[in-house]
Amino acid sequence: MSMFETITIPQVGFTYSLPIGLFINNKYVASKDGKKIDTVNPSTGEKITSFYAASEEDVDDAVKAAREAYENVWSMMAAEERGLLLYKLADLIERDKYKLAALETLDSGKPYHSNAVNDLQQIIQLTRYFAGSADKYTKGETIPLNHDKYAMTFKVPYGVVGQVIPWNYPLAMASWKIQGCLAAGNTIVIKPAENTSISLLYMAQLFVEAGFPPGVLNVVPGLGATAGTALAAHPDVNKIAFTGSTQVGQKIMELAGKSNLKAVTLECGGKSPAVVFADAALDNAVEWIANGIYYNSGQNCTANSRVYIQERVYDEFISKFRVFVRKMWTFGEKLDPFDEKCTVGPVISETQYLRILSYLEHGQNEERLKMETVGDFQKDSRGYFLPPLYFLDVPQSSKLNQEEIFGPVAVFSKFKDYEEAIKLANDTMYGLAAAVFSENVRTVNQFVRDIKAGTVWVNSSNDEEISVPFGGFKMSGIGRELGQSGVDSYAQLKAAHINLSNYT
Ligand SMILES: NC(=O)C1=CN([C@@H]2O[C@H](COP(=O)(O)OP(=O)(O)OC[C@H]3O[C@@H](n4cnc5c(N)ncnc54)[C@H](O)[C@@H]3O)[C@@H](O)[C@H]2O)C=CC1
Ligand code: BAL
Repeated sequence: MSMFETITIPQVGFTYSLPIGLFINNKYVASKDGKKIDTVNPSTGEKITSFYAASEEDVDDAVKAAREAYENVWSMMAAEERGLLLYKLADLIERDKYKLAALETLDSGKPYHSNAVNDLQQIIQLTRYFAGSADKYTKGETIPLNHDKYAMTFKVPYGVVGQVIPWNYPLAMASWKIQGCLAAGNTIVIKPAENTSISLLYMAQLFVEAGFPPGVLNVVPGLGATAGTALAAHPDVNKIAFTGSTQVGQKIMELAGKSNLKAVTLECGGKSPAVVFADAALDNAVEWIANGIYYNSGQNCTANSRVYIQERVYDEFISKFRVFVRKMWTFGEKLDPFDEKCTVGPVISETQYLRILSYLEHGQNEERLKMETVGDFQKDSRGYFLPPLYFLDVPQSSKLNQEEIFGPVAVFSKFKDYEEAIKLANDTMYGLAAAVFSENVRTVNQFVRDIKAGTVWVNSSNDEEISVPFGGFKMSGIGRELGQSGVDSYAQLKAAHINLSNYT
């Protein structure tokens, strides 16, 4: 039974021997019950291939492999050596950058030239960043207690870490978690999303080539309710990290608590505001905000999906926005995310496509809101293409201003003054990110202080930096990724009390 299937992507001329098995102990294996999942090309609706789906028993095998590797190999290795393996991995990802990016486009629909290649660039950069942290993050403190007694603190790995990944940035979200976690000295069992598993299965081979010992990284593709639940509930997993919907984040936390009180990092949903004051550089605001909602077809947890514009520049902003979006945000000429001109690819799946359409119908028919599109709906295509869209003059109470749509849909509303703007901006259950546009230093300074969000961009939006911590307030999550936090999140503090005196 072969664990590889040959596939070709004619648009880029790449042929792959694509692994379709679970990746455990550096080998691809079939699932115990033989069940498979089909994966579909979102730009055509056609099946690409099917891969084995992990059962609870398979997840248990993977956890055993990770435990064995942690106790006997990985935790014995010098931090510098772990760093060197990550540097090697970065070189291999760089070598295969275009092949990995093309696989990502095929399976997720993200535009190859304007998006997937960027994801790979970020992954290479963060792999080197975390490689460099491996032998630095461990530094602790010495705390003198009296002349013959002191204490020391150490940062130590958790042990075996479970990770559950979404489909909007399949390799990037996996890499945000894997690389920092390995640098911190843990071993991993990771579950990619069921609709975008093949790029991570393919990339797993690079870990073998780089020299990572068996069991250090294990990949268990499968359904959330089966493999994801098994991982979150596993009694021998010491930490679980998750990116995805708030609803599933809540379930993960419950399972973690009920099983073994494993540590939890959650990166969940968002409904991030962008606030445009009348004194903003409007052309810049328009460009950043369009990018912040239409990049990756709006499938970003930090997408600036709520846009509040000060009333005296509202009409001017909207007319500039319309012109700019028409120029920059397009399907291209072929309804193919490999087309060089494509900046708007399909959304991930039929489920998400229908979910977004239901919001559009609700906004227009139930709430009688005005919707505009830039470009046309593609009724003749079997792919899940949606043009850039926006709703005008949306009241704060609208479902469109409160719920995460996760599609290329902006929601525009007006405000009078700073007090109203900050009240509206903070008025959701989420607190992932926010953007503010103003030329007044006092306004932006006040906004940075008042906004309840883990990230705030001033005169920009959605411009992530891998050296800056990322994570949410309120129901957007718990914990931080990227930056030094991307390693620290995977370490716990140990304190040793050292008594050098001869008495008790
Ligand atoms: N924060 C983010 O980056 C993301 C947010 N979302 C939000 O979630 C909405 C729905 O998308 P879904 O694909 O349904 O997201 P989801 O939260 O169900 O999926 C994310 C990951 O969680 C896993 N999962 C699902 N149920 C699970 C369970 N019971 N236990 C453990 N793992 C489980 C999935 O298999 C996948 O790997 C989107 O419209 C969007 O609003 C979705 C993906 C990413
Ligand atoms: N831009 C990566 C974070 C996210 O959207 O999930």
